[in-house]
Amino acid sequence: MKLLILDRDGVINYDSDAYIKTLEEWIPIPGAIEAIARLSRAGWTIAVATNQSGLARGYYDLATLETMHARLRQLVAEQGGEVGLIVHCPHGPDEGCDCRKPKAGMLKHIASHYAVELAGVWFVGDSSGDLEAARLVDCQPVLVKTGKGQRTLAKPLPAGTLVFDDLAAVAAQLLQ
Ligand SMILES: O=P(O)(O)OC[C@@H](O)[C@H]1O[C@@H](OP(=O)(O)O)[C@@H](O)[C@@H](O)[C@@H]1O
Ligand SMILES: [Mg+2]
Ligand SMILES: [Zn+2]
Repeated sequence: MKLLILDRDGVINYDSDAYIKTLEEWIPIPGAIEAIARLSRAGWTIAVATNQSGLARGYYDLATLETMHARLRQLVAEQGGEVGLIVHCPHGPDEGCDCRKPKAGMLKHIASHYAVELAGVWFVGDSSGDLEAARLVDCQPVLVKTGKGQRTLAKPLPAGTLVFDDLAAVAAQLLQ
């Protein structure tokens, strides 16, 4: 199974230090929707693992989050593709959950959903926590320079991290 796991904010859509709190603030990064659709049409299963502590912080509710994910699914479907499982961590940083990145609970959830091993599966993120979560479960850590990627690049990266300009470049590499 060709499985690709994506972080959301800063990879699929623009991120904000003020969080993405409304559907109007959820704006796809140029090329990201097309990249997901191209990969999907080529037989890749695209899953998403996203921290959403804004829920615990009360910045937005689950219904609003779901409208963003419905929009993502709609935009990809309009290009003949499909988005697979989207997993989010609703907890705050102090709740000690097992799903918040840099922990790997969401990646494990995705693996069990599809009954696949995670070793070598590319996990594409923009933050250090994404890369750390990948390493914990032997995924291939992949950093994009969008979102917080440039800040992340300024710090030491986990060994073997692959770096791309954006999700479109990741897709181009995988579809070579
Ligand atoms: O990149 P993903 O995982 O899809 O989502 C990140 C968001 O949940 C938010 O995560 C927050 O981190 P804290 O949760 O406050 O540490 C901040 O980095 C926000 O800027 C960001 O929008
Ligand atoms: Mg992110
Ligand atoms: Zn959690």
